[in-house]
Amino acid sequence: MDKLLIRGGTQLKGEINVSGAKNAALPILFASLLTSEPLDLQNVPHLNDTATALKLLDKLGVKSERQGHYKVTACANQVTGFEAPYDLVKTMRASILVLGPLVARFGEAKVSLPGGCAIGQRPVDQHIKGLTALGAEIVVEHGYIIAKAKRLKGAIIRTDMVTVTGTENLMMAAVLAEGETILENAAREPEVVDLAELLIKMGAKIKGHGTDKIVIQGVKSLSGATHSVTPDRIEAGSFLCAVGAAGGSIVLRSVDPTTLGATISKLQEAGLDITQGDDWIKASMSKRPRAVDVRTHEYPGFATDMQAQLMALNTIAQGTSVINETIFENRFMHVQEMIRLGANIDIDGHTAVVRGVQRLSGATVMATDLRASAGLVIAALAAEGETTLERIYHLDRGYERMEEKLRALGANIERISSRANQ
Ligand SMILES: CC(=O)N[C@H]1[C@@H](OP(=O)(O)OP(=O)(O)OC[C@H]2O[C@@H](n3ccc(=O)[nH]c3=O)[C@H](O)[C@@H]2O)O[C@H](CO)[C@@H](O)[C@@H]1O
Ligand SMILES: C=C(OP(=O)(O)O)C(=O)O
Repeated sequence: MDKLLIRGGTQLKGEINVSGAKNAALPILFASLLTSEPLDLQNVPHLNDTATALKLLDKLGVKSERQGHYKVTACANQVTGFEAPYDLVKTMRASILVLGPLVARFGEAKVSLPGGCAIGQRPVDQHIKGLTALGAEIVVEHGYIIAKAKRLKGAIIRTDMVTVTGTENLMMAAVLAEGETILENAAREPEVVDLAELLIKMGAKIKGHGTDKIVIQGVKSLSGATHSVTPDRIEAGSFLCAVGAAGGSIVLRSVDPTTLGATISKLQEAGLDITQGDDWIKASMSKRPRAVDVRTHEYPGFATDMQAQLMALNTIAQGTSVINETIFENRFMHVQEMIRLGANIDIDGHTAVVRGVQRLSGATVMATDLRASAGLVIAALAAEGETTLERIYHLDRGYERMEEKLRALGANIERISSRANQ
Protein backbone atom coordinates (compact mmCIF):
# COMPACT_ATOMS: atom_id res chain seq x y z
CA MET A 1 0.00 0.00 0.00
CA ASP A 2 1.29 3.46 -0.90
CA LYS A 3 2.29 5.93 1.82
CA LEU A 4 3.04 9.61 1.93
CA LEU A 5 6.19 10.95 3.52
CA ILE A 6 5.76 14.56 4.59
CA ARG A 7 8.47 16.78 6.08
CA GLY A 8 6.63 19.66 7.68
CA GLY A 9 7.62 23.23 8.38
CA THR A 10 7.79 24.61 4.83
CA GLN A 11 5.55 27.51 3.86
CA LEU A 12 3.42 27.06 0.73
CA LYS A 13 3.89 29.36 -2.23
CA GLY A 14 2.66 29.28 -5.81
CA GLU A 15 -0.37 28.52 -7.97
CA ILE A 16 -2.35 25.38 -8.72
CA ASN A 17 -5.45 24.44 -10.68
CA VAL A 18 -8.40 22.97 -8.81
CA SER A 19 -9.80 19.77 -10.36
CA GLY A 20 -13.39 18.91 -11.23
CA ALA A 21 -15.52 17.94 -8.22
CA LYS A 22 -15.60 14.25 -7.35
CA ASN A 23 -19.08 14.58 -5.87
CA ALA A 24 -20.40 16.19 -9.05
CA ALA A 25 -18.51 13.97 -11.50
CA LEU A 26 -19.92 10.75 -9.98
CA PRO A 27 -23.67 11.48 -10.38
CA ILE A 28 -22.95 13.08 -13.75
CA LEU A 29 -21.16 9.94 -15.00
CA PHE A 30 -24.10 7.82 -13.83
CA ALA A 31 -26.55 10.17 -15.58
CA SER A 32 -25.18 8.70 -18.82
CA LEU A 33 -27.50 5.74 -18.08
CA LEU A 34 -30.50 7.99 -18.74
CA THR A 35 -29.95 8.30 -22.49
CA SER A 36 -28.91 6.21 -25.49
CA GLU A 37 -26.93 9.16 -26.84
CA PRO A 38 -23.37 10.03 -25.79
CA LEU A 39 -22.53 12.44 -22.98
CA ASP A 40 -19.38 14.48 -23.60
CA LEU A 41 -18.02 15.40 -20.21
CA GLN A 42 -15.16 17.74 -19.45
CA ASN A 43 -13.23 18.47 -16.27
CA VAL A 44 -13.77 14.90 -15.01
CA PRO A 45 -11.08 14.39 -12.36
CA HIS A 46 -8.70 11.42 -12.55
CA LEU A 47 -9.51 9.69 -9.26
CA ASN A 48 -9.96 6.16 -8.02
CA ASP A 49 -13.66 6.95 -7.52
CA THR A 50 -14.18 8.13 -11.10
CA ALA A 51 -12.31 5.02 -12.30
CA THR A 52 -14.65 2.88 -10.16
CA ALA A 53 -17.67 4.67 -11.66
CA LEU A 54 -16.42 3.97 -15.19
CA LYS A 55 -15.78 0.34 -14.23
CA LEU A 56 -19.34 -0.01 -12.93
CA LEU A 57 -20.75 1.65 -16.05
CA ASP A 58 -18.67 -0.73 -18.16
CA LYS A 59 -20.16 -3.67 -16.27
CA LEU A 60 -23.63 -2.38 -17.17
CA GLY A 61 -22.63 -2.16 -20.86
CA VAL A 62 -21.95 1.59 -21.03
CA LYS A 63 -19.04 2.32 -23.33
CA SER A 64 -16.80 5.11 -22.17
CA GLU A 65 -13.59 6.63 -23.33
CA ARG A 66 -11.18 9.09 -21.76
CA GLN A 67 -9.91 11.57 -24.33
CA GLY A 68 -6.97 13.59 -23.14
CA HIS A 69 -6.70 14.12 -19.44
CA TYR A 70 -10.11 15.39 -18.39
CA LYS A 71 -12.59 14.51 -21.13
CA VAL A 72 -14.82 11.46 -20.87
CA THR A 73 -17.41 10.30 -23.38
CA ALA A 74 -19.95 7.79 -22.10
CA CYS A 75 -22.64 6.16 -24.21
CA ALA A 76 -25.39 3.91 -22.82
CA ASN A 77 -26.89 2.72 -26.11
CA GLN A 78 -26.34 -0.96 -25.35
CA VAL A 79 -27.00 -1.45 -21.66
CA THR A 80 -26.82 -5.17 -20.94
CA GLY A 81 -26.78 -5.36 -17.14
CA PHE A 82 -28.77 -3.83 -14.31
CA GLU A 83 -26.69 -4.84 -11.32
CA ALA A 84 -24.24 -2.91 -9.15
CA PRO A 85 -22.40 -5.68 -7.29
CA TYR A 86 -21.17 -5.58 -3.70
CA ASP A 87 -17.47 -5.48 -4.60
CA LEU A 88 -17.90 -2.12 -6.38
CA VAL A 89 -20.49 -0.59 -4.04
CA LYS A 90 -18.34 -1.37 -0.99
CA THR A 91 -15.38 0.52 -2.49
CA MET A 92 -17.56 3.45 -3.48
CA ARG A 93 -20.93 4.20 -1.87
CA ALA A 94 -21.86 6.62 -4.65
CA SER A 95 -22.48 3.48 -6.80
CA ILE A 96 -25.99 3.67 -5.28
CA LEU A 97 -26.55 6.44 -7.86
CA VAL A 98 -27.17 3.89 -10.62
CA LEU A 99 -30.42 2.91 -8.88
CA GLY A 100 -32.56 5.89 -9.96
CA PRO A 101 -31.40 6.03 -13.60
CA LEU A 102 -31.67 2.24 -14.14
CA VAL A 103 -35.21 1.98 -12.76
CA ALA A 104 -36.33 5.09 -14.61
CA ARG A 105 -35.03 4.07 -18.03
CA PHE A 106 -35.07 0.26 -17.93
CA GLY A 107 -37.60 -0.49 -15.18
CA GLU A 108 -35.11 -2.72 -13.42
CA ALA A 109 -32.16 -2.44 -11.05
CA LYS A 110 -30.30 -4.54 -8.51
CA VAL A 111 -27.90 -2.59 -6.33
CA SER A 112 -25.93 -3.88 -3.36
CA LEU A 113 -26.70 -2.23 -0.02
CA PRO A 114 -23.62 -0.13 0.77
CA GLY A 115 -23.35 -1.10 4.45
CA GLY A 116 -21.78 1.09 7.12
CA CYS A 117 -18.47 2.87 6.70
CA ALA A 118 -15.83 4.61 8.79
CA ILE A 119 -17.76 7.88 9.12
CA GLY A 120 -21.14 6.44 10.04
CA GLN A 121 -23.95 4.06 9.31
CA ARG A 122 -25.16 5.95 6.21
CA PRO A 123 -28.41 4.15 5.41
CA VAL A 124 -30.13 4.57 2.02
CA ASP A 125 -33.71 4.29 3.28
CA GLN A 126 -34.65 7.69 1.81
CA HIS A 127 -33.55 6.62 -1.67
CA ILE A 128 -35.82 3.58 -1.30
CA LYS A 129 -38.69 5.58 0.17
CA GLY A 130 -38.54 8.10 -2.68
CA LEU A 131 -38.37 5.51 -5.45
CA THR A 132 -41.27 3.63 -3.87
CA ALA A 133 -43.29 6.88 -3.90
CA LEU A 134 -42.49 7.13 -7.62
CA GLY A 135 -44.10 3.72 -8.09
CA ALA A 136 -41.12 1.36 -8.05
CA GLU A 137 -41.61 -2.01 -6.37
CA ILE A 138 -38.65 -2.56 -4.12
CA VAL A 139 -37.51 -5.54 -2.13
CA VAL A 140 -34.37 -5.70 -0.07
CA GLU A 141 -32.98 -9.20 0.19
CA HIS A 142 -29.64 -10.98 0.31
CA GLY A 143 -27.93 -7.61 0.78
CA TYR A 144 -29.36 -6.16 -2.43
CA ILE A 145 -31.98 -3.53 -3.28
CA ILE A 146 -34.03 -4.99 -6.12
CA ALA A 147 -36.27 -2.47 -7.85
CA LYS A 148 -38.78 -2.95 -10.63
CA ALA A 149 -41.20 -0.53 -12.28
CA LYS A 150 -43.13 -0.07 -15.49
CA ARG A 151 -43.01 3.69 -15.97
CA LEU A 152 -42.37 5.69 -12.83
CA LYS A 153 -45.07 8.21 -11.90
CA GLY A 154 -44.42 11.67 -10.49
CA ALA A 155 -45.05 12.22 -6.77
CA ILE A 156 -44.45 14.64 -3.94
CA ILE A 157 -41.50 13.35 -1.93
CA ARG A 158 -40.31 14.83 1.33
CA THR A 159 -37.15 13.18 2.60
CA ASP A 160 -36.83 12.86 6.39
CA MET A 161 -33.47 14.62 6.28
CA VAL A 162 -31.48 16.50 3.67
CA THR A 163 -29.64 13.90 1.63
CA VAL A 164 -27.28 14.76 -1.20
CA THR A 165 -27.10 11.48 -3.13
CA GLY A 166 -30.73 10.82 -2.16
CA THR A 167 -31.79 14.05 -3.89
CA GLU A 168 -29.59 13.17 -6.88
CA ASN A 169 -30.96 9.63 -7.21
CA LEU A 170 -34.57 10.81 -7.00
CA MET A 171 -33.99 13.69 -9.41
CA MET A 172 -32.48 11.26 -11.96
CA ALA A 173 -35.45 8.93 -11.52
CA ALA A 174 -38.06 11.71 -11.75
CA VAL A 175 -36.76 13.21 -15.00
CA LEU A 176 -38.08 10.16 -16.90
CA ALA A 177 -41.22 9.64 -14.78
CA GLU A 178 -44.71 10.42 -16.02
CA GLY A 179 -45.95 13.77 -14.71
CA GLU A 180 -44.70 16.09 -11.99
CA THR A 181 -42.40 15.27 -9.09
CA ILE A 182 -41.73 17.65 -6.24
CA LEU A 183 -38.70 16.97 -4.07
CA GLU A 184 -39.14 18.73 -0.73
CA ASN A 185 -36.33 19.15 1.79
CA ALA A 186 -33.98 18.71 -1.19
CA ALA A 187 -30.23 19.13 -0.89
CA ARG A 188 -28.94 22.49 -2.15
CA GLU A 189 -25.31 21.46 -2.64
CA PRO A 190 -23.54 22.88 -5.74
CA GLU A 191 -23.01 19.29 -6.93
CA VAL A 192 -26.80 18.75 -7.00
CA VAL A 193 -27.13 21.96 -9.01
CA ASP A 194 -24.40 20.83 -11.43
CA LEU A 195 -26.21 17.53 -12.01
CA ALA A 196 -29.51 19.37 -12.57
CA GLU A 197 -27.82 21.64 -15.11
CA LEU A 198 -26.50 18.63 -17.01
CA LEU A 199 -29.93 16.97 -16.96
CA ILE A 200 -31.53 20.17 -18.30
CA LYS A 201 -29.01 20.16 -21.17
CA MET A 202 -30.15 16.57 -21.84
CA GLY A 203 -33.75 17.78 -22.17
CA ALA A 204 -35.01 17.36 -18.59
CA LYS A 205 -37.49 19.86 -17.18
CA ILE A 206 -36.23 20.87 -13.75
CA LYS A 207 -36.84 23.99 -11.70
CA GLY A 208 -35.82 25.01 -8.21
CA HIS A 209 -32.44 23.23 -8.08
CA GLY A 210 -30.27 25.07 -5.57
CA THR A 211 -33.33 25.52 -3.31
CA ASP A 212 -34.96 22.98 -0.98
CA LYS A 213 -37.86 22.42 -3.39
CA ILE A 214 -37.05 20.91 -6.77
CA VAL A 215 -39.88 20.59 -9.28
CA ILE A 216 -39.47 18.14 -12.15
CA GLN A 217 -41.80 17.57 -15.12
CA GLY A 218 -41.00 14.10 -16.45
CA VAL A 219 -40.17 13.63 -20.14
CA LYS A 220 -40.26 10.46 -22.27
CA SER A 221 -36.60 10.44 -23.22
CA LEU A 222 -33.41 12.41 -22.85
CA SER A 223 -30.67 13.20 -25.34
CA GLY A 224 -26.89 13.46 -25.22
CA ALA A 225 -25.18 16.64 -24.01
CA THR A 226 -21.85 18.31 -23.41
CA HIS A 227 -21.01 19.46 -19.90
CA SER A 228 -18.04 20.59 -17.85
CA VAL A 229 -17.99 19.37 -14.23
CA THR A 230 -18.04 22.12 -11.59
CA PRO A 231 -14.74 22.74 -9.71
CA ASP A 232 -14.12 20.79 -6.51
CA ARG A 233 -14.95 23.14 -3.62
CA ILE A 234 -13.73 20.59 -1.06
CA GLU A 235 -10.36 20.17 -2.77
CA ALA A 236 -10.09 23.98 -2.94
CA GLY A 237 -11.04 24.32 0.73
CA SER A 238 -8.47 21.68 1.67
CA PHE A 239 -5.67 23.65 0.01
CA LEU A 240 -6.88 26.83 1.75
CA CYS A 241 -6.64 25.03 5.12
CA ALA A 242 -3.18 23.79 4.13
CA VAL A 243 -1.86 27.33 3.62
CA GLY A 244 -3.62 28.40 6.81
CA ALA A 245 -1.75 25.74 8.77
CA ALA A 246 1.65 25.82 6.99
CA GLY A 247 1.70 29.56 6.24
CA GLY A 248 2.65 31.20 2.94
CA SER A 249 0.68 32.51 0.00
CA ILE A 250 -1.10 30.53 -2.72
CA VAL A 251 -3.40 31.12 -5.67
CA LEU A 252 -6.06 28.59 -6.64
CA ARG A 253 -7.21 28.73 -10.28
CA SER A 254 -10.25 27.12 -11.98
CA VAL A 255 -12.26 27.42 -8.80
CA ASP A 256 -15.76 28.76 -8.07
CA PRO A 257 -15.41 30.99 -4.98
CA THR A 258 -19.21 31.37 -4.71
CA THR A 259 -19.42 27.72 -3.57
CA LEU A 260 -16.88 28.28 -0.78
CA GLY A 261 -18.61 30.99 1.25
CA ALA A 262 -18.77 29.16 4.60
CA THR A 263 -15.19 27.86 4.33
CA ILE A 264 -13.73 31.22 3.31
CA SER A 265 -15.56 32.98 6.12
CA LYS A 266 -14.20 30.53 8.75
CA LEU A 267 -10.67 30.83 7.35
CA GLN A 268 -10.84 34.64 7.45
CA GLU A 269 -11.94 34.34 11.07
CA ALA A 270 -8.82 32.18 11.60
CA GLY A 271 -6.65 35.00 10.23
CA LEU A 272 -6.12 34.14 6.55
CA ASP A 273 -6.00 37.03 4.13
CA ILE A 274 -8.26 35.97 1.25
CA THR A 275 -9.06 37.75 -2.01
CA GLN A 276 -11.01 36.31 -4.90
CA GLY A 277 -12.09 36.83 -8.50
CA ASP A 278 -14.58 35.01 -10.73
CA ASP A 279 -12.49 31.83 -10.93
CA TRP A 280 -9.55 32.32 -8.58
CA ILE A 281 -8.79 32.65 -4.88
CA LYS A 282 -5.62 34.04 -3.33
CA ALA A 283 -4.93 33.11 0.28
CA SER A 284 -2.03 34.25 2.48
CA MET A 285 -1.16 33.48 6.08
CA SER A 286 1.75 34.98 7.95
CA LYS A 287 0.92 34.25 11.58
CA ARG A 288 -0.35 31.56 13.90
CA PRO A 289 -4.07 30.87 13.19
CA ARG A 290 -6.79 31.91 15.64
CA ALA A 291 -8.99 29.08 16.93
CA VAL A 292 -12.40 29.01 15.21
CA ASP A 293 -15.55 27.19 16.34
CA VAL A 294 -17.50 25.36 13.68
CA ARG A 295 -20.70 23.40 13.32
CA THR A 296 -21.11 21.28 10.20
CA HIS A 297 -24.30 21.80 8.25
CA GLU A 298 -25.89 21.12 4.90
CA TYR A 299 -25.02 23.61 2.14
CA PRO A 300 -24.75 26.59 2.33
CA GLY A 301 -23.49 25.82 5.85
CA PHE A 302 -20.01 24.57 6.68
CA ALA A 303 -19.50 21.22 4.91
CA THR A 304 -18.87 18.05 6.92
CA ASP A 305 -16.36 17.22 4.17
CA MET A 306 -14.24 20.18 5.42
CA GLN A 307 -14.41 19.37 9.13
CA ALA A 308 -11.18 17.34 9.46
CA GLN A 309 -9.17 19.88 7.46
CA LEU A 310 -10.37 22.80 9.60
CA MET A 311 -9.65 20.76 12.70
CA ALA A 312 -6.04 20.35 11.51
CA LEU A 313 -5.75 24.14 11.39
CA ASN A 314 -7.28 24.45 14.86
CA THR A 315 -4.76 22.01 16.36
CA ILE A 316 -2.00 24.65 16.08
CA ALA A 317 -4.20 27.70 16.60
CA GLN A 318 -4.07 30.22 19.37
CA GLY A 319 -6.95 29.40 21.69
CA THR A 320 -9.55 26.66 22.05
CA SER A 321 -12.14 25.72 19.46
CA VAL A 322 -15.31 23.67 19.60
CA ILE A 323 -16.14 21.57 16.56
CA ASN A 324 -19.63 20.12 16.23
CA GLU A 325 -20.21 17.35 13.68
CA THR A 326 -23.93 17.24 12.94
CA ILE A 327 -24.11 15.19 9.72
CA PHE A 328 -22.28 11.91 10.42
CA GLU A 329 -22.20 10.14 13.79
CA ASN A 330 -18.63 8.90 13.57
CA ARG A 331 -16.61 11.49 11.73
CA PHE A 332 -13.85 12.07 14.27
CA MET A 333 -11.65 9.14 13.29
CA HIS A 334 -8.80 11.54 12.53
CA VAL A 335 -8.71 12.80 16.14
CA GLN A 336 -6.68 9.90 17.56
CA GLU A 337 -4.19 10.26 14.70
CA MET A 338 -3.89 14.04 15.18
CA ILE A 339 -3.23 13.35 18.87
CA ARG A 340 -0.32 11.16 17.72
CA LEU A 341 1.06 14.31 16.08
CA GLY A 342 0.83 16.16 19.40
CA ALA A 343 -2.64 17.73 19.12
CA ASN A 344 -4.72 18.31 22.25
CA ILE A 345 -8.28 17.22 21.45
CA ASP A 346 -11.14 15.85 23.59
CA ILE A 347 -14.25 14.30 22.09
CA ASP A 348 -17.63 14.23 23.76
CA GLY A 349 -20.21 12.68 21.46
CA HIS A 350 -20.57 14.86 18.39
CA THR A 351 -18.35 17.60 19.80
CA ALA A 352 -14.57 17.92 19.71
CA VAL A 353 -12.77 20.47 21.85
CA VAL A 354 -9.42 21.41 20.32
CA ARG A 355 -6.90 23.23 22.49
CA GLY A 356 -4.36 24.75 20.15
CA VAL A 357 -0.73 23.74 20.76
CA GLN A 358 2.39 25.71 19.78
CA ARG A 359 3.67 22.93 17.55
CA LEU A 360 2.90 19.45 16.28
CA SER A 361 5.63 16.88 15.78
CA GLY A 362 5.84 14.35 12.93
CA ALA A 363 4.89 10.71 13.54
CA THR A 364 3.50 7.71 11.70
CA VAL A 365 -0.27 8.05 11.31
CA MET A 366 -2.96 6.14 9.51
CA ALA A 367 -5.64 7.49 7.18
CA THR A 368 -9.11 6.20 8.03
CA ASP A 369 -11.30 7.92 5.46
CA LEU A 370 -11.00 10.42 2.66
CA ARG A 371 -11.24 13.77 4.44
CA ALA A 372 -9.52 12.44 7.58
CA SER A 373 -6.56 11.75 5.28
CA ALA A 374 -6.61 15.31 3.98
CA GLY A 375 -6.77 16.62 7.56
CA LEU A 376 -3.72 14.54 8.48
CA VAL A 377 -1.77 15.79 5.44
CA ILE A 378 -2.51 19.37 6.53
CA ALA A 379 -1.47 18.67 10.14
CA ALA A 380 1.73 17.00 8.86
CA LEU A 381 2.58 20.05 6.71
CA ALA A 382 2.44 22.18 9.85
CA ALA A 383 4.30 19.69 12.06
CA GLU A 384 7.98 19.71 12.88
CA GLY A 385 9.85 16.77 11.39
CA GLU A 386 8.70 13.82 9.35
CA THR A 387 5.23 12.26 9.16
CA THR A 388 4.42 9.02 7.40
CA LEU A 389 0.78 8.75 6.36
CA GLU A 390 -0.32 5.18 5.78
CA ARG A 391 -3.33 3.82 3.88
CA ILE A 392 -3.55 6.70 1.44
CA TYR A 393 -5.86 4.73 -0.85
CA HIS A 394 -8.58 6.73 0.93
CA LEU A 395 -6.95 9.96 -0.28
CA ASP A 396 -6.62 8.63 -3.82
CA ARG A 397 -10.39 8.08 -3.95
CA GLY A 398 -11.06 11.78 -3.96
CA TYR A 399 -7.96 13.98 -4.42
CA GLU A 400 -6.27 14.24 -7.78
CA ARG A 401 -2.47 14.05 -7.48
CA MET A 402 -2.60 15.79 -4.10
CA GLU A 403 1.10 15.31 -3.41
CA GLU A 404 2.06 16.68 -6.84
CA LYS A 405 -0.06 19.77 -6.31
CA LEU A 406 1.42 20.30 -2.84
CA ARG A 407 4.93 19.82 -4.23
CA ALA A 408 4.15 22.50 -6.85
CA LEU A 409 3.45 24.77 -3.87
CA GLY A 410 6.86 23.94 -2.37
CA ALA A 411 5.78 21.31 0.18
CA ASN A 412 8.21 18.56 1.03
CA ILE A 413 6.03 15.54 0.32
CA GLU A 414 6.60 12.31 -1.55
CA ARG A 415 4.71 9.13 -2.30
CA ILE A 416 6.35 5.87 -1.31
CA SER A 417 4.85 3.43 -3.75
CA SER A 418 4.31 -0.10 -2.50
CA ARG A 419 5.24 -1.29 -5.98
CA ALA A 420 8.72 0.18 -5.49
CA ASN A 421 9.16 -2.14 -2.47
CA GLN A 422 8.10 -5.32 -4.28
C1 LIG B 1 -20.76 11.13 -3.32
C2 LIG B 1 -21.22 12.25 -2.46
O1 LIG B 1 -21.80 13.21 -2.93
N1 LIG B 1 -20.93 12.17 -1.15
C3 LIG B 1 -21.31 13.24 -0.27
C4 LIG B 1 -22.74 13.04 0.14
O2 LIG B 1 -22.85 11.77 0.74
P1 LIG B 1 -24.30 11.15 0.99
O3 LIG B 1 -25.19 11.61 -0.10
O4 LIG B 1 -24.10 9.69 1.19
O5 LIG B 1 -24.73 11.82 2.34
P2 LIG B 1 -26.22 12.26 2.72
O6 LIG B 1 -26.41 13.69 2.37
O7 LIG B 1 -27.14 11.29 2.09
O8 LIG B 1 -26.21 12.03 4.28
C5 LIG B 1 -26.68 13.01 5.20
C6 LIG B 1 -27.18 12.32 6.45
O9 LIG B 1 -28.39 11.66 6.14
C7 LIG B 1 -28.35 10.29 6.52
N2 LIG B 1 -29.15 9.53 5.52
C8 LIG B 1 -28.96 9.73 4.20
C9 LIG B 1 -29.72 9.04 3.27
C10 LIG B 1 -30.68 8.11 3.72
O10 LIG B 1 -31.36 7.45 2.92
N3 LIG B 1 -30.84 7.94 5.05
C11 LIG B 1 -30.10 8.62 5.98
O11 LIG B 1 -30.26 8.42 7.19
C12 LIG B 1 -26.86 9.94 6.48
O12 LIG B 1 -26.56 8.81 7.26
C13 LIG B 1 -26.25 11.24 7.01
O13 LIG B 1 -26.31 11.24 8.40
O14 LIG B 1 -23.12 14.07 1.05
C14 LIG B 1 -22.38 14.06 2.29
C15 LIG B 1 -22.94 15.16 3.17
O15 LIG B 1 -22.70 16.39 2.62
C16 LIG B 1 -20.89 14.25 1.98
O16 LIG B 1 -20.18 14.07 3.17
C17 LIG B 1 -20.40 13.24 0.95
O17 LIG B 1 -19.11 13.59 0.53
C1 LIG C 1 -17.63 11.14 2.35
C2 LIG C 1 -17.19 11.41 1.13
O1 LIG C 1 -17.42 10.69 0.02
P1 LIG C 1 -18.39 9.42 -0.16
O2 LIG C 1 -19.78 9.90 0.01
O3 LIG C 1 -18.12 8.99 -1.57
O4 LIG C 1 -17.97 8.41 0.87
C3 LIG C 1 -16.38 12.62 0.85
O5 LIG C 1 -16.25 13.00 -0.33
O6 LIG C 1 -15.85 13.20 1.80
